[in-house]
Amino acid sequence: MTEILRADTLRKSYDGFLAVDGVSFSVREGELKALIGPNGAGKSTCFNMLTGQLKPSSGEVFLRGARITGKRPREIWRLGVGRTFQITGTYASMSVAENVQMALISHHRRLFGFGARAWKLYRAEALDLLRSVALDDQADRPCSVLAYGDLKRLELAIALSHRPRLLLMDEPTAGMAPSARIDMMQLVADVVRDQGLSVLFTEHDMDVVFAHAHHIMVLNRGKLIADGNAEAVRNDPRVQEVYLGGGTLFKEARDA
Ligand SMILES: Nc1ncnc2c1ncn2[C@@H]1O[C@H](COP(=O)(O)OP(=O)(O)OP(=O)(O)O)[C@@H](O)[C@H]1O
Repeated sequence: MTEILRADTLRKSYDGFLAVDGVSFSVREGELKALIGPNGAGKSTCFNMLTGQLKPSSGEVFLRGARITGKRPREIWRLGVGRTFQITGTYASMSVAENVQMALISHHRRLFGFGARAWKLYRAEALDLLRSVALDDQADRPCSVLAYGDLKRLELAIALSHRPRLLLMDEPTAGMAPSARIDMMQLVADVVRDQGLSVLFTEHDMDVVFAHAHHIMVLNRGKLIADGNAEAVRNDPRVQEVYLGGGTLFKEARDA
């Protein structure tokens, strides 16, 4: 598989405190990869350096071989790197389809007025995207009445409307019931398979991670201590030591 993203010896220091300490890894095309680690391990700092929200203290980021270190978030987004956040950001007063249409209009950079015509734009494309996240049956409902899990699906559809080649997902299942979490991640895995994009995600629910990630990276105190498949990571003594206090984390984990 071809490499889409490469981080090379990334470091980030906050007033002398090294939050990310020489981290190198790559994400391949069509890969669903998890970045896990205890609170404060440096996951968000890493993500923020990949998407341009934070400038690395040193190190480089490459997208399809081209250096993107220090580029602005919007430039990196335009190059095909999308992101979803823990807190969903949708327009409550608009319908589900209109939310996706807004994103499509922004993606295609169309100027529009808030007349009736605007909502005809990209309706079919929006419905296709909603179908890909199994939300097309709710297309005309206002966002304000959606269940939380459906809002997360909508957020995924909105992120996909920008046609990312790499999507960074910040705890995609946060706030969901355990059964809904597995379903949500299955959906992400289906999208990765069907659309051939790459997803790098952070997640605290180890069942979700071990059930779906093709590869898993473990950060601890700013250092990458493991990067491999589920079995290799689960059996890694350094990983087990990090998660010792919460030993049940791995109890129900299973191979992807
Ligand atoms: N703006 C900042 N200024 C100073 N220290 C920071 C800043 N942002 C993060 N840190 C520190 O850097 C370390 C890594 O934080 P980061 O948020 O990247 O970890 P994380 O793995 O994403 O944690 P969590 O799982 O809790 O979200 C932590 O010790 C945190 O307190």
